[in-house]
This record gives sequence, structure tokens and C-alpha cells, in this order.
Amino acid sequence: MVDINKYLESQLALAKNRCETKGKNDSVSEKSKAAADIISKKQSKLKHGKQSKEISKESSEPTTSRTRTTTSSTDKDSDFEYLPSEEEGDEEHLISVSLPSTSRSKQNIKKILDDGDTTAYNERIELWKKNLADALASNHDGGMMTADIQFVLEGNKDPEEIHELQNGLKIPNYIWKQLYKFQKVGVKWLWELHQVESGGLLGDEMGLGKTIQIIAFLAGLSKTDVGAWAGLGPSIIVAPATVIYQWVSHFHYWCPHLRVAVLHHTGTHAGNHNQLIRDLHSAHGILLITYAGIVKYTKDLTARKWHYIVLDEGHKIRNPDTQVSKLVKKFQTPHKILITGSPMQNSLQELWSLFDFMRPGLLGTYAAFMDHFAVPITQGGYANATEYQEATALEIAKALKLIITPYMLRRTKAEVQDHIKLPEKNEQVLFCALTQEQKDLYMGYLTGTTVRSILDKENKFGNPLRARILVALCTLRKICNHPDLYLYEAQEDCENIDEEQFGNYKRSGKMLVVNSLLRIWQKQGHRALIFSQSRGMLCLLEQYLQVQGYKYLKMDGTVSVGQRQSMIKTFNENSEYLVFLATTRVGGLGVNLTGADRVIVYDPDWNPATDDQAKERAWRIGQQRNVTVYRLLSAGTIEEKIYQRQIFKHFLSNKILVDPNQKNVLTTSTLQGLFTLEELNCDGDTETASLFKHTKINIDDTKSKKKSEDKEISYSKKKKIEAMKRMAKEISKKISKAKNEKLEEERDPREEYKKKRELLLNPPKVEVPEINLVDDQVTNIPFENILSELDIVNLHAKKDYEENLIKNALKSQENNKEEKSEVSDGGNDVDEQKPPEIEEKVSQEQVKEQTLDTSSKLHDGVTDIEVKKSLKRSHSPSPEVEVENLVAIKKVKKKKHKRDREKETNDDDYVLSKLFAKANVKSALQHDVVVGLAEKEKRHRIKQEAVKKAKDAVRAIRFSSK
Ligand SMILES: Nc1ncnc2c1ncn2[C@@H]1O[C@H](COP(=O)(O)OP(=O)(O)OP(=O)(O)O)[C@@H](O)[C@H]1O
Repeated sequence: MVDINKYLESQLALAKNRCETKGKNDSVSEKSKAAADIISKKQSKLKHGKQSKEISKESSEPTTSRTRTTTSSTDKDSDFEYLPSEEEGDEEHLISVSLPSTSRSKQNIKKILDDGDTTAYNERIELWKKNLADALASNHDGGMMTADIQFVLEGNKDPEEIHELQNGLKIPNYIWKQLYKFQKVGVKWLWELHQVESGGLLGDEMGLGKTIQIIAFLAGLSKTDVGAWAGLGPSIIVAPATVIYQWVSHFHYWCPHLRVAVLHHTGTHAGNHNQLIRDLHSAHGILLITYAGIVKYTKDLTARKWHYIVLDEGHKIRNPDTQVSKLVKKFQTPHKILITGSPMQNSLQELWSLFDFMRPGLLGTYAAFMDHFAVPITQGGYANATEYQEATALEIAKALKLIITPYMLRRTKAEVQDHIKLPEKNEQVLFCALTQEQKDLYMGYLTGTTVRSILDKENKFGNPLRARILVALCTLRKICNHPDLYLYEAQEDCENIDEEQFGNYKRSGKMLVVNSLLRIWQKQGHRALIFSQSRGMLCLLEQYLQVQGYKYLKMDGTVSVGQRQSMIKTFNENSEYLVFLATTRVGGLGVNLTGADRVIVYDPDWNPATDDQAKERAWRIGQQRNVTVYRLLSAGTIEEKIYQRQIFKHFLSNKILVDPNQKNVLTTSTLQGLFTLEELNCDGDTETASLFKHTKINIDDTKSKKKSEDKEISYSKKKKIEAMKRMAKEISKKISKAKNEKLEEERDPREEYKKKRELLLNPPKVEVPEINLVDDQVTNIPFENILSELDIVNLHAKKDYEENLIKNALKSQENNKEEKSEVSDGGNDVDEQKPPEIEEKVSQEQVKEQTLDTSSKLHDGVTDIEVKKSLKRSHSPSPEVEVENLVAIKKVKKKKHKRDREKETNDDDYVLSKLFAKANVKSALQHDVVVGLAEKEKRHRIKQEAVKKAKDAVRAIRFSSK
């Protein structure tokens, strides 16, 4: 059993020790310490009254209330911007953080009008009919454009043409013909659900056109005279505020005959909301409403019968305990559709909540589901799980997947790539160094009273541990973003803040990187989206853009909901704008921002889905150019911990949605770990980079270190050629090695490994007391991480152990092989302004084999670009030496759009080499590879037992719902 006192004592000793050591030789200035203490005092006063009250109220609730309630929107505290939240969060009444204001460029942005106002609606219908008639008479003057008018203009005679599905759904052909094949499958699936009176979850990946599938289906219903409503009855679509007008414009384009009104104060309807609901209801129209609106108007809405209720970005009801989750479940109709590209984000509980809306009872009661499904699956996912737990988790995950499959349709971009032909996406995580000032402040805060109070069990601060941890984590995140976000809190007392210097990009490691990126991108002709969690940070970024003279648009909660869609349109259509700045919550969900082909996620969210959603704004149907995404993390700080946790969550959701065999490589971190400023390890890696070192992108690592010391960039031709020769030779050998491995695998997969597998059954154990300082099961905020040190220690022990075992096995096979290598040298210099052209082609096979390597070692001094050049020139491989860190080559694997892709790849490599050389980037990881890591070792011995357990679990939830 865990001895919590013992554990806390050891934490305290560690903390004291660290403070003493730091006290002797650290560089934390008096100013930082003073600021930390002032801020700590302020935080303690401010938060104690407000936040801790709120939090303690939450934690005293008997159920799993995990977030703040929706009523705190008037909270001005910017700390909350850094907290995960399920609330709407994007309404305009959220008050902007009160940083010194920067003037925003005024845009002439037109508002999109909905059909709330009856007169305006009638006028729109008249105009549409006239334009359609004009098009039919070959008289269209380019006025109003809708899908049916477009259809006619393309030479089709009859806009009323119908495509009839089995059992009679009549979809207008002008829509049907525009759908991609997988979208047609989606519409058929919706029709099938309709006929069996069931709800469903349309979970296609972001940007695959879920909106159009819903609209096509509803249009079909409106033309099909069946059922109690004789076609389409009055329906409600609930969506985040930012996208309600996107829905309006999509409906007006694809389905102009339907009346679509917005129930929101920005809508065209004037007067009583009840009147609008009545009008819409009797017109069998579509009522668009925000999640906050559902709470506000719930009584009047639930008083009527509705045909369909559709939740867009339906993951907003993933917490079953929130008010809005409970309210949407009250609508009495079997036709409930939930659409989201992120069906499961943090835990299995969320999946239960979504199904409880659209297919109540399918997953049993909450308690039964948690006991029989969620707990065993989660347990089996930990790296220190027993074989039995792992096998049980696997079988139960499979059973769960089987149960939900009929009611959930999810296609990934990779699956439908042949249809949509999306350009490529390259996603990298850049570890940026803190500036000296940031380090100083970070350390100052770590040794200040707030953090000491967290780590010191004897303190008498009184307010709950969790509240103090939240405050501290938010503060550390501010320092990572920019010193002024933090220092601003102490401004009254710290008179030394220089207004001239306020927000200066040179004082933030990540802003230095943004500066480098934008300069290069502008030259290369790219356009960028920049997302930040924090409105305060957005203000600093805006100030920077203004100083630099970059044209930009900015969207945060202060932009009127009615203006947002038009602003997005303006950015997409006008290439003069280099940057679209947005908060992740307002601009990161549901919208189409394909005008940009570069994305910066400035600060990570605790929830990986939030970041994923944001970055998918550019990489979606309609995007013509290759997309590159950079996630910025401050190396060694809390942001690295957040990223590691994101990876953990990805594994959990993939286990259910993609592959039940998926196994964790990363689980937890400790409380102590959160409040540490990590130094680089002996390989010069950050913690995360060393955990995922096989995905690391190695751009002239040793050289760049030396270069930064010398403060000069040297791409000496001679050195490069030497390096390339060396690398080419090694790559050849590596290729040969990979080939041998493959051959061996084909003959007898992992034979050697299996022989020694016995050893794996008893991996080295490290005893560490298990603790549960803060119960993550009920919080959903950062603290899943603070469960147990045991996990992470075992993880490392086991992971290295397995890795070594495999390495040894492969090495012994390799000793018998002989290969030849033929290497040629030469190459282009990296030009300061333009990336080098790649003239020779890499054989696909070679490159593919290169990417097989996941166990290589750090290699000295050759850039990634050089690696590629050398690789191209290798023909006949040789076996002796291992080469490392070649994941970046993965980017040139595919064949399509070769010329473009090479140019784009070179652009990215060029950008990376510049960042390593000049900016503050310490290392980079290929995000997709990190997330895609999956060990697929099956545990056969105890499989049968696990299968039985899974069957019992299925029986249990069925029984529970009867
Ligand atoms: N068949 C189609 N023809 C033309 N454009 C399409 C088609 N399908 C989708 N699109 C376009 O693709 C873009 C993405 O569609 P949509 O916004 O519906 O995606 P989504 O799956 O809802 O994404 P998210 O989950 O991010 O909200 C939109 O601009 C949409 O107009």
C-alpha cells in the first residue's frame, strides 16, 4: 500500500535539496525572485477567494464533474485560458485579457445573413429563384451562386433531377454528383440509421466534409415524402459559435430552398426568440444554435417535438456531467446525430457520454461501462500492466469496437486519400530554448513560495493542493510563452518594466522561432495560421506583427460571432494576408482556413485533440498546397510534459478507434517532474526527444551546437562534402542492414526475439511507491499524469530492455551478412535564400527501408538535407555501420506530385536548417511518427482468459441497461 507521508517527505527533501543547490550557484536574479514572490502573493489572494472556491466545490461533487461550469465566462483571469475546458469558450462575451491594447487592422468584413427575419428570407428565396431561372434561360449574370445554379451553368437541364437511394431517399442530383464516393457511403449510412430509428456518430477525420454529408442527407429527407413528418421535420443543429454562420452559408449554397435561422443575438431575427422557434418549427426549417444557446433556451426548445437534432463538434458533450450534456440528452427524438472529428480525446468515459446522447443504453449504465470496459482497458494500457491486464484490455477493446461500429462511421484521410487527393502534410515538433530572462524567471518561480507550498507538505497555506498546482502550472506556461505575460501580473510593484521592451519578441524563445519562420515563409510565398491558447499571447503576437509590418487578421473571443465567417473568407480569398492569428478555442474548431499552408501551434493544450483540431484547419478538402505544421514547445519545461501526455492520450483513443492492439510507450510523470526545468541530456536531447529519439530530425546536430557557440553559420563546402561522403557510406550500410532485417523477418519473424522472450516475462522491476495525489479520474485536468512514478520507471526499464533485446537479436543475425557499398559524393550548397534543388531521385525502396530504422544512434554532424543528397547517390549498400535519425527522409517517401513535393520538402528542410542554425530550436521530432508508434506484441498465453473476461463485460453492460 502507498505510504503517502513517506512519499511527500521524499518530495520535500528533494525540493529542499534542489532549492539549496540552486541557491548556491544559480543565476536566478533578485528581480525574478522578487517578481515570483509578489506574484505568488497576488495569486494566493486572488485565486484563493475565487478559483479554489470553484474547484473545491467541484471536487466535493459526488459525480465526476471535471470542468468549470459554463457560467464563469465573465472571468477575466487569463490563467483559465491555459486550462482544458469543455465550455463554449468562444462566445464574444469572454473578456479579453487586459494587456495593453494593440490596434487591430480594421477590416471591411460583411456579415452573412441567416433566414431568421421572414422578409429577408423571402427576398433570398425570390432572388435564388430568379437566378436559377436566369441560369436555365442562359441569362445568368454571375449574381447569386448556389449548387443547383452551378449545376445548370455546367450544362445540366434539370436542377430538380433526383438520385434515389434504396428504400426511397431522394437526393437532388446536383448535390449527389458533387459528393465524393466515401461521402455517398456516409449519406447512405445516415439513411439506414434513419430507417431503423437510430442515432449515430459521424466521426470522419477533420476536413473530410461531414457538413456536406449531413446537408445532403437532410436535403434528401426534405424531398422524400415519408414518415411522420412527411419529409424533413423541424430540426436543430447545435454548433460552436464560430461555425454557426459557416453552416448558414453551406446550407444556402447546397440547399437554398431550406429555411435556416440562427437563434443567437447576432441572428437577423428581431424580437422574441419564442416567435423565431415557432416560425422555424412550422416552416420545418433548420434552427442553428450554439451550445450556450441550448442552455439558455432549453425550456422553449424541449417543449416542442423536433425531427432531427445534430450536434456539430459533438465532443463538446464528452463530459456527461456538464449542464449542456444533460440538456441535449433531453430532446425526445430517436434521430440524433453527433458529428466530430475527435470522438475520443481524454478517456473512455467520453465515448460513453457521446453514445449516451445518440444511442442511449448501448454502452450500458455509466457505472457498468466504467467498471467493465473503461477501467480494464485503461489499466491494460499502462506500461507496467501485467500480461493478463494487457490481454484483457485488448479483448475488451475489441468487443467495444464491435459494439460501437454499426453506429459510428469514421474514415481517415489516409483511407480516402485516393478519392480526395489531398496534398501532403508534414508535422514537426520544435523544441525551443528559453531565453536567459525566461530561464531566470522560470527558476525564480520554481523556487518561489507557490511551488514551494506545493512541494512542501508542512506548509500552512491552506488552499487545496489542486488549486495551487493549477495556478503554478499556468504561471509556468506564461513564462514559456513570453516573460511579459508573467511579469505583467507584478507590474504594479515591479517598476522596472520597460514599455519600449514590452512584448519584444527577442525576449521569448518561441517568438524568436516565430520570427525566423515568418521571415522565411514570406520569402517562400507561404501563408500561416498561428494558434495560441491565450488571448494575452495573441496580443503580443499581434503587436509583433504590427511592428514587423506583416499583414494579418486576428480572431479571438472578442470578434463578433457574426463577423467570424466573413473574416475567414477574407483571409482565404486575399493572399495579401500573411498571417491569421487565432485562439485555439475560437479559430481552432470547425472552420476552413485553407488559404494558409503553414500552421504554428504556439503552445500545447493538455488535450491533444485541441491542437489536432487547430492544425487541421488548413489540411483539408480544398487545400491545394502541401501543408507544414510546427508545434512549438519550450525545451525542458512544463510544455514538454504536456506534449508527453498528449502522446499518452493518442494511444488511448487509437486503441478503441483504430487498433485495439495499440500499446503505450509513455504513461506518467511525477509532480516533482512537472516543477522542474530539465537540462539537455548528454546527447544534447530534451526529455521528449530522447524518449522518441528514433523520430528525431537531425539537422547537423553537433555542428549546429558548435556553430551557435561561434555565432556563425558555416556551410563550408569541403566539410559538407566530407560529411556527405561519410553519411552516404553509412546510409548504404544501413540500407543493407534494413534489407537483411526484412529478409530475416520474412523467413521467421522475430525468431531470435521469441527465443529470448522468456526473459521478457520477468523484466527488471523497480519498486516505487504508487501514489495518487490528485485523482485524475474526476478532474480531467492535467493530473492523470501524477498517478504513479512506478509507471514511468518501469516504462523506461522495460522499454530499454525490450529495445536492447531486439537490437541484440538483430545484431547477431547481421554478423553473417556481407554487403557492398558504392558511394558517390558531391552535392549542392545550401543557399542562404533558396533551398537546393534535388536532381537525382531516391529509389522508393531505399527510402522506405531507411524509414524502417527505429533503433539507430546519434550520428555526428551531417544535415538532414545532406542525408538526403547522400542517400540519393547510394546504389549498392554495405552492412557494417549503423546510421541514425533518418526519419526526416520519410517525407520524400511517396511518389505523388514529385516536383512540388521535392520543392516543399526542401522548403521545410531549409527552414529547419535555418532554425537550428539561427533561432532557438534545440531539436525537432516528427510528430506523426511519435504518435504512430505502436508495439504489436500479442500475449497469446492468456488470451482465452481475456476473451472470457471481455464476454463477461459485454454481458454486464447489457444487463445493466435492462
Ligand atoms: N464534395 C465536396 N465538394 C466540394 N467541397 C467539399 C466537398 N466535401 C467537402 N468539401 C469542402 O471541404 C471543406 C471541409 O468540409 P467540412 O467543413 O464539412 O469538414 P468537416 O469534416 O466538417 O471538418 P471539421 O471536423 O474540421 O469540422 C469545406 O470547405 C467543404 O466545402
